[in-house]
Amino acid sequence: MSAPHHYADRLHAAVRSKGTPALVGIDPRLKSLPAPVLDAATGPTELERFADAFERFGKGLIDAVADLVPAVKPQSAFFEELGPPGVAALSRVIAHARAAGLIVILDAKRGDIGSTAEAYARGLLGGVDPPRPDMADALTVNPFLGPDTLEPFVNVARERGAGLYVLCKTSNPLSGKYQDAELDGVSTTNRIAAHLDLICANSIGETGYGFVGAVVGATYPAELTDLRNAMPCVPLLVPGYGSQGGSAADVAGAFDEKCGERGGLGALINSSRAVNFAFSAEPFAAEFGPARWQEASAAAARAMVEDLRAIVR
Ligand SMILES: O=c1ccn([C@@H]2O[C@H](COP(=O)(O)O)[C@@H](O)[C@H]2O)c(=O)[nH]1
Repeated sequence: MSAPHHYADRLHAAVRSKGTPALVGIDPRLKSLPAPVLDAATGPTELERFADAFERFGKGLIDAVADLVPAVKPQSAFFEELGPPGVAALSRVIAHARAAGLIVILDAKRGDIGSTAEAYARGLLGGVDPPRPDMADALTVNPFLGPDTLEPFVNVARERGAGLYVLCKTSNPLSGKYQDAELDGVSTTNRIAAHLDLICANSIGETGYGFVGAVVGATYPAELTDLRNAMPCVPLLVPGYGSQGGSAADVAGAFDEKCGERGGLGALINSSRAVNFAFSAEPFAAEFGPARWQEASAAAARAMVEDLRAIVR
């Protein structure tokens, strides 16, 4: 069997082909779904009907943005909230995105002691031959349990040609309470960054990046720039743009000059609510509304791509 194609190379081919580092999150919040999606949903129980609505919404969103962006990031929490029908819906949404040629980053923030972490990694990233169509291309990972717990994720990702994004500096307001805490003069964030840089140095693909990335919030632009410089071969996943207040200027430091061409390599910038529910917020609500929610999401994704075009090198 030939070696699986390196995640960062697949990702960067997709970024180059779409000409943008914009990443659309798939966050189906029940209370925010467009009425036509809820009305069309069916199922023998309430949970199954909601799961059907999530699946219709997720697939509809993918269809709306597939030509515009290289990747999508389903948020597992919203699907898991519905129990087994939600998890089954998530599988079908992932398969739909992959069939549409998109890179799929599953935001599930898994982490556990090594032997258990391996089961998470195999279940969500592979280890099955041939790979299932609902397997994500990359997974978010929580490193709180320590460096040894990252190992199984890295091993499975390497086997499968998949990627990882390890939480490093998260976008939430109190992330610094734990992540800025220093031990021997080094913050938790910087300790994680040093470890990821080391892993990446041994796993670089043709585009100059490793397959193990870091999550760094757009809401901390100075740290984002510092972390980009501290981990030059680590691909970044940057949430916090849009609804959380991060701007294009705030994420400019996430890209490096190594590949200096239009499209912006080295980072993906995520937006979820602002694209998902564009039909219900200005400037798109007045033009589209719930009946044309997919057009509203496509317009919001296009606006994001344009916004980022000003800063990607
Ligand atoms: O530090 C982090 C890590 C993950 N997220 C996730 O990204 C999206 C952001 O959604 P928006 O609607 O664009 O705010 C969401 O799924 C979060 O769980 C994050 O925001 N920050």
